Amino acid sequence: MRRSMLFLPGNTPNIIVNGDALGADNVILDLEDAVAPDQKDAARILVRNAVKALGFESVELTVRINSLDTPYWQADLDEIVPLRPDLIMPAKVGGAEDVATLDAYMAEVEKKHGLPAGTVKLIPLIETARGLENAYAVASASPRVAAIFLGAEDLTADLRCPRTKEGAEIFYARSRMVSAARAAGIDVYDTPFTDVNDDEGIVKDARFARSLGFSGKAVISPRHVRAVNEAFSPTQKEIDYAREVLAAIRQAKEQGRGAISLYGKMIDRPIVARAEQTIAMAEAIAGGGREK
Ligand SMILES: CC(C)(COP(=O)(O)OP(=O)(O)OC[C@H]1O[C@@H](n2cnc3c(N)ncnc32)[C@H](O)[C@@H]1OP(=O)(O)O)[C@@H](O)C(=O)NCCC(=O)NCCSC(=O)C[C@@](O)(CC(=O)O)C(=O)O
Ligand SMILES: [Mg+2]
Repeated sequence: MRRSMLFLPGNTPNIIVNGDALGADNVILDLEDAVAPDQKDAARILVRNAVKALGFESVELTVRINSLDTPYWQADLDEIVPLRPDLIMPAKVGGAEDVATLDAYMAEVEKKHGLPAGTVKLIPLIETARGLENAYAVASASPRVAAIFLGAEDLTADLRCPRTKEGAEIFYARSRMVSAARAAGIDVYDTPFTDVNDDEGIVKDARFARSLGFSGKAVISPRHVRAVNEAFSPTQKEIDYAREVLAAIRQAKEQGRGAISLYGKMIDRPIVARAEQTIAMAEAIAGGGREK
């Protein structure tokens, strides 16, 4: 269950210390763009010590590392992979060859620390025009890739277009990311909504992202966590309807039928699959469970 992913800037001890108590399903300790260049080493040491001291047991833990075109990414992996975060989020991934470079380096660090190859999973951040064009290649480049993630601030800068709340400029990118991830059989996460004071805007943006098929969404403020969790949780109405679909199709199967109608709407295999996903999500939320 990874509805919301809360960014915690890696060089802010006061923010990191409460990070796992703010209701997000996943926290992202950031060593990249939230950290100024002259703070990279300090942030890496702080994040390493924070993960060792705090453990972050009650949430899923992601660490965002600097991109391959910086001098920092190997030091980031050397310090962080041995701590076994659930996910490493490499910034500005451009293609399958970037995933191969990261995969090989991570396997070396894992071996050095007696960890099986592939222990720490990847969630590549796609936030450049080249990365977007290669989205499926990135998503399917290695079993280590657990999901992909859209970064619209960098992407729109690269596309040379304005970033707007309505998001028309990233409609193609969002759709491309969802289809690439689902074709690769993995999850996909939406870019954060960046106006911390717009309580209506976050609800609208999160609901729209879910309607496109995203698995969840990043947030840059604890004030956005509840809205994103709610947007990515099935409503009671959806749960009740899913239960009716499953009951109706069970009855139809006993009568040897595959397609039926419920309240006049056709019900067949894909609708049943969606109902099963709804129930599974509702049970995961009720259980408070998280894949570790
Ligand atoms: C935006 C702002 C400065 C506003 O601060 P403000 O202080 O004005 O906010 P307030 O609402 O007044 O804070 C109320 C209380 O919450 C506390 N509080 C604030 N933020 C908190 C937080 N994140 N976690 C826990 N606690 C928090 C705060 O300390 C205060 O606590 P207290 O004083 O005790 O009341 C702040 O939120 C912030 O820094 N956010 C994280 C920014 C970040 O990580 N950016 C990088 C990731 S995106 C990116 O890189 C783009 C991307 O890569 C896409 C992608 O990758 O996704 C791409 O290319 O698209
Ligand atoms: Mg970015």
